[in-house]
This record gives sequence, C-alpha cells and structure tokens, in this order.
Amino acid sequence: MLDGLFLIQSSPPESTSHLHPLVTHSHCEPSPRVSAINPARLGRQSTHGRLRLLPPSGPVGEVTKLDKQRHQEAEEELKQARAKMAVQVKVLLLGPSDSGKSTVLKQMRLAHRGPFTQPEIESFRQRVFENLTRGLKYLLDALPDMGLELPEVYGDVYQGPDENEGRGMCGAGTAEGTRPDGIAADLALIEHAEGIGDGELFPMRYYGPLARLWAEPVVQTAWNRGNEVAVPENLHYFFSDLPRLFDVEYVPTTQDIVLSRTRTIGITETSFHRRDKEITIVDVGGQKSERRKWIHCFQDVTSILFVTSLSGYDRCLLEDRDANQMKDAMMIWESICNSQWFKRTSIILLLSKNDLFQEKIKTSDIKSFFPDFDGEPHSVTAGHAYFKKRFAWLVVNVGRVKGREIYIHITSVMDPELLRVVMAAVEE
Ligand SMILES: Nc1nc2c(ncn2[C@@H]2O[C@H](COP(=O)(O)OP(=O)(O)OP(=O)(O)O)[C@@H](O)[C@H]2O)c(=O)[nH]1
Ligand SMILES: [Mg+2]
Repeated sequence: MLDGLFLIQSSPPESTSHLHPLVTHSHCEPSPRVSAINPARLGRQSTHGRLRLLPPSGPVGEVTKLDKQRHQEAEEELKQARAKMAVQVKVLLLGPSDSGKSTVLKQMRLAHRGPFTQPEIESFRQRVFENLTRGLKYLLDALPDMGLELPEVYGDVYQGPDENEGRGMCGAGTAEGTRPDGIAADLALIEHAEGIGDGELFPMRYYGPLARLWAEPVVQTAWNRGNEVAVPENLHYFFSDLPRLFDVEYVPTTQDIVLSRTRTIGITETSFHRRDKEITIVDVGGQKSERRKWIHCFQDVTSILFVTSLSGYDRCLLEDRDANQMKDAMMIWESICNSQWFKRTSIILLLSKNDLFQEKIKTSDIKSFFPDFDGEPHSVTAGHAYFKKRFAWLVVNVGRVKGREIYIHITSVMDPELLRVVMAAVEE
C-alpha cells in the first residue's frame, strides 16, 4: 500500500538512541552536531555504530591522571554538545510532490534572510522561462491521453499576438516568432525548447508560439481539465502575462518567484538564525521515487510541517495518473503521524493552496472524488471542514506521548498567516 514509503515503517534505533549525537551519521546530510563531536576524544571509539570504551591508560583497575583528564574532557564536550542541541531546531517539511513544501521554504527564506540576491533572482528568471516551455510541452504531450488532438492549422491564427506585441511593444528586439509559420513549426520549437543562460533574454522566437499554442481552444480545453493529468497549476498565471515576461527589462517579482515550480530531487537543508536559535529546515522531494530517501532525515526532528494541497482533491499524481493526490497525501500523513519515529515530535498539517481550492470548488464537486462528502457541493467552508476532519481521523492517539499535539491550518502561499503558522511551529 505504501508504495515508495516502506522505509518509514521501520522503527527508530531505540536501543542506541542515547548514542545518536555521538555516533550516527545521516547518509545524506551529516548534522553539524554529529560532526562537531569526535568520539575518540571522548575516550570512546565507534565500531559499527556501537560505542566501545578505550582501555584505561594504566594497569587494569587503576584510574590514572590521564583517565581523569579524558573523563573531564568528555564531560565538557558532552555539556557543550547538549547546550548546542538545546538551541538547534530541526524542522522537516514532508508531503507529496507539488504540495508546496519548497514554496514554504522560499517564504521562510524571504522572511529570515531578506530579499533574494541577484544570482537567486537570475536563476528564478531562467526557471520562469522553463516553466513556460516545459509546462506547455507537458500539456501538449498529455493531449492524446485526454482524447484531444490539435488541429493541423490554427483556427484563429493571427488573432493572438502579432508583431506589435511582446518585446516589439517595448521597443526592443524584433517580432521574430510571430510570423505565420503554422502550428507544426510552433510545436517543433516547443518540443525542442532549451533553457536560457545567464543574462540571456527570453528568446523572442518563443513568444508567438507560446502565445498561439496557449490560446488554441484545444489547449485551453486541456488546461481546464489539467487535474486529470497533473498539469502545473500556475501555468495560467505565467501565460496570462507573456508581454511582461518577454520584456527586456523583465525581473521576476516575488510573486513570480514563489509561484514558479522546481521539483525537488534529494534533500536540502537551509539554516536560519532566529532569537538565539539555529533553525534548520529540511526539504525533501515528494514524488514517490523520492520518498524512500526521507528516512535519512528522521533523526532529531523538532517539528514536522506536513504540507498537502487542498486543490489536490480532484488531481492525479504526476507520477501516477491513477492515484488521487489528496488520497495519496492522506496515506503518507497517516504513516508519518503514527510512526514510532515521531511519537514525541509535534506535527503541523498545512492544507495549502487555498486560493486555488476556492476557485476550483466552484466547478469541481468534492463528492465526485470523495463519495462520503455530504456537505454543500460548492461550499468552501464545508470543504475545509471535511478535509480537516478526514486528516484528523487518520491520527491514532494510542501510544502517543502526552502533550504531543497535531495542528491543522489552512493556508495559501500569499497569505501572511502561512508564515505565522510556520514560525509558531519552529519556535515551539
Ligand atoms: N497558487 C498557489 N500555488 C502554490 C501554492 N503553494 C505552492 N504553490 C505552487 O505549487 C507548485 C509546487 O510547489 P512546490 O513548493 O514546488 O511543491 P513541493 O511540495 O516542493 O514539490 P516537490 O519538490 O516535487 O516535492 C509551485 O509552482 C508553487 O508555486 C499556493 O498556496 N497557491
Ligand atoms: Mg520541492
């Protein structure tokens, strides 16, 4: 049942838990507190993950001056290590792919380190271009699976952008790309689109094809059925603003940055300092193939921020079109909340993308995907209540350490409340 998540079921190494700060090493991210301590200097050596006392320096049974000195040094290092751990907070972002984990991290990055730097902004600018070309290509490739087919010629060929639009409008570049080449040439360009390099403007030859293909009625139909094939949800945001993006002066806004999409592969750690605490946020990839790596971050977690998208209730997974995003999230949530690893860890559930949820519920009935939903079909409040209840039900309270709570919040990326909730989690 837990495809890709089997490792989570394994128990934490309880028998050696008191030794963790001394001897364990995460496969991917050795924690700073691990590398800060040298077991040998503590008068111990690590053998296959177990500690062995060093032999006394004098005759057997006699405690020499050197032994006492070693002991004192070890005590001192342990004291320092404990003090350091007290001010270190490790927050683990978990949840399915596309739920908004890295977006939460971007928001935290903004709040704690100030505006994005020039190189970061440049990298996001390149990412926005890729979001356009790859997002459209993904949608076009999915057409046959949706039983849709593009016409051989555009229906309304030149009612889209012409040479007076795009960069031409801004007085720079040429109108290249807005020529009436026909649909086949446009498709070929998008099919083989490459990224742009540092400082390279969005190539104008893409402007027309992107705008024309996006406006094509078949593509619009596919976009409106994007939930069936997991089309990136913010494509519309970028496509509705092409002239601004192709402007020679274009610099991504904060909104462009948080709404752009980059799938996380592997595990990333980002640290911030806040009120004498060192906060490390661990972000993981949520796709099924990534989930088996999660276990490498399970040690010494202070809080878990479990992110799942409210708008996923009618969407499939990118990696599995037969699976429902929300049901998949519930399955992972259940195993995380009831895992032995996190008996003492506070867990916060962020039901994200509320902005998209509020829009989609107007036309997409929850009952079609969750037959036991008996609230008003297009009521945002009924939808919220239903999903909160469903997630809460999945948490088994038996065996839970007293006082360990699970919190549920509804958020969206542009909502300042998101940061407040996240900070509360971190500062607990
Ligand atoms: N409109 C809207 N978009 C959001 C919101 N939260 C996240 N997104 C977008 O959803 C997409 C996926 O978000 P990510 O943060 O990359 O998702 P993830 O959980 O890190 O995904 P993986 O790295 O694959 O595990 C991005 O384009 C985000 O901008 C939200 O509240 N509203
Ligand atoms: Mg991510």
